[in-house]
Amino acid sequence: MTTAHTYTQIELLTLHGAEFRRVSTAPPRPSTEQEIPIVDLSTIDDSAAARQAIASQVRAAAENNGFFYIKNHGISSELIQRAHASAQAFFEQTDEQKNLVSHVNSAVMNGYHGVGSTQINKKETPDRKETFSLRYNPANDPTATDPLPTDSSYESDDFLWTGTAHIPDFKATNLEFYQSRLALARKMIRIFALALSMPEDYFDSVTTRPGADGLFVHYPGTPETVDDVSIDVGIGAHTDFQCVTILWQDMSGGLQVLSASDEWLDAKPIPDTLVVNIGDFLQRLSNNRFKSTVHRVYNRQTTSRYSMPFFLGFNPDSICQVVPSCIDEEHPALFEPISCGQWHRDRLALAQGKKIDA
Ligand SMILES: O=C(O)CCC(=O)C(=O)O
Ligand SMILES: [Fe+2]
Repeated sequence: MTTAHTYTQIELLTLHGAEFRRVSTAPPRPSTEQEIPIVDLSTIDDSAAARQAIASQVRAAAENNGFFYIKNHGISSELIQRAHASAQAFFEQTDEQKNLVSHVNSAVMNGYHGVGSTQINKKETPDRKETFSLRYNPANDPTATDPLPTDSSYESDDFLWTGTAHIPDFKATNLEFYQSRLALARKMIRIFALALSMPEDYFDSVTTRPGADGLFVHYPGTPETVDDVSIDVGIGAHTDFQCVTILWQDMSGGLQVLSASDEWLDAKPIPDTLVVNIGDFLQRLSNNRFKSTVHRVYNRQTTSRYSMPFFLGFNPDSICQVVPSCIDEEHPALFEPISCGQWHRDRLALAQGKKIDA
């Protein structure tokens, strides 16, 4: 039996104006293992051949729905539990306490954003979530080996730690978790280089001082009295800006992914896995071969949902261009070289409703 699909459209913000995507009106359905596969990273530190085998699975996922799970990723469940507990302890505070680390103290959006203060999709409701963000700071990256660019000025994140000093181990746990995710993200970008048929160190020089953001996110529960139609989005339909996102989600569910066949799929929580997806910048560098996939979150339960995304971009001062292996006579480069930092700043400003001079 075939089911007749009906479709609607969603509107997305891009630096070149609004973009429309066709979407099935069917409710989200569970994804199959082919649609959002699980990639086992247990051999990632072994031989080059083992990494090539991982890369070929990543390539298939990246060219299909742009989302996959990773297991045996090397971040201990004990550390993840401590980070989750830290996030909970932070969000359970009063608004006054949370605003001790308000993002208004920061020029680079470090710190706390309250519920409804962002609206990633301007055609949907404000996002019913609150976040704590930690941006890249060389002081938190002891493994970096290259000298800092002389003209770089990074904002201190001291205010984040003084404003949370009363939460036991908040700073130590946050930094330990950030560093372990940064290390994993650097390993994953090497896998992506292989998946693009390039040497595995191809992106190493542009990930020495990367735009790397570690977030804690809390989606408050939805009151039982709210009907399904008027429910606010947790985070509206969007694509991620940077290269690779690595996400931990709790067992609540609610993350939905727009498939290559224009249907909403549930990216259901799978214990001991992280979710990986591709952002717009990597799609651009891959000449649209790898998919930066639209996704959104609804928290339809009465209790809280927590997630912890990590966004990896390239060094802000690097100029990146379409990867040579993605260009041939039939596929000329679709995009000009661009500064990663400028790209990220423009996309963030656009999401905040500011006007961009293209
Ligand atoms: O909370 C989640 O599961 C996803 C969050 C997300 O898509 C984002 O912060 O970009
Ligand atoms: Fe996202």
